[in-house]
Amino acid sequence: MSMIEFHDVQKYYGDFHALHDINLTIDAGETVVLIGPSGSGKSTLIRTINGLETIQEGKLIVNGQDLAEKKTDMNRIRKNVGMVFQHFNLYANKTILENIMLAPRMVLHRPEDENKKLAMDLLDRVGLADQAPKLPAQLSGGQQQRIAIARSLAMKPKALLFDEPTSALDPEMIDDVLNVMKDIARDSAMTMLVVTHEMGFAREVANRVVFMADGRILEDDSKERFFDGQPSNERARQFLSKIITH
Ligand SMILES: Nc1ncnc2c1ncn2[C@@H]1O[C@H](COP(=O)(O)OP(=O)(O)OP(=O)(O)O)[C@@H](O)[C@H]1O
Repeated sequence: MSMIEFHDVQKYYGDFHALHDINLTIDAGETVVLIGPSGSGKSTLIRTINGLETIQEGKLIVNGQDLAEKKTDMNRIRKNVGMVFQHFNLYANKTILENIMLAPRMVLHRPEDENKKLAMDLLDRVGLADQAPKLPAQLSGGQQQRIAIARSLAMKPKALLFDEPTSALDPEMIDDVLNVMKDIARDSAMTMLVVTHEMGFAREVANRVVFMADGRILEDDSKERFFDGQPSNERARQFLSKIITH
């Protein structure tokens, strides 16, 4: 069953054609890594999936709903499709526990005791149960990102989108975040689309690697073909050799 389907999608920022002829299907339970040079449209693509950016042409179907339809309920999409950003976006004046409990309480009306138990279980899962009463600023960037992931999971989404989740972190914190993401990727019920330059993550848990340049998808391969064979696209090959040697 597919979770996300792009059919001939075009996206413009004014006159600028940011996404060209995007065709991409991500099945439920798949982990797909999206790579490409700066400015290639990775963020734009991922942000169209939960409606943070609109598309101008083509069809985009998420969890069975056509995003172009007027009656499509974006809140329902966002309940099912969580997003983790580069800069965490935690509520600065709320405790870690409150950050995780807030959306399930407001949006899902989850009963308070059940909500707290799930939040504590998720804090435990990301290795930060002892941080529950603190404020975000008291945590390191890597810890804050693990909280942001726990917060997304608290909505029990079907899919999670990650937009360069480790690129704002100090190097020594990256592995802790990637380990949490790998743990989620191994859960076969979760669909993940991850924009990242972390090829170790891709090698370990991705099903597919998609390469973009200039707003187009130039390569869409199984992990095995991408890493062990050679991408057939010349620009994808060049890009891969650069990120792997650096
Ligand atoms: N709100 C906007 N208005 C106009 N142009 C935009 C807007 N957002 C992005 N762009 C342009 O669209 C193109 C794709 O940007 P996008 O952020 O999607 O690329 P990216 O591959 O995610 O890059 P990076 O790896 O640097 O984050 C870029 O040329 C960018 O300047």
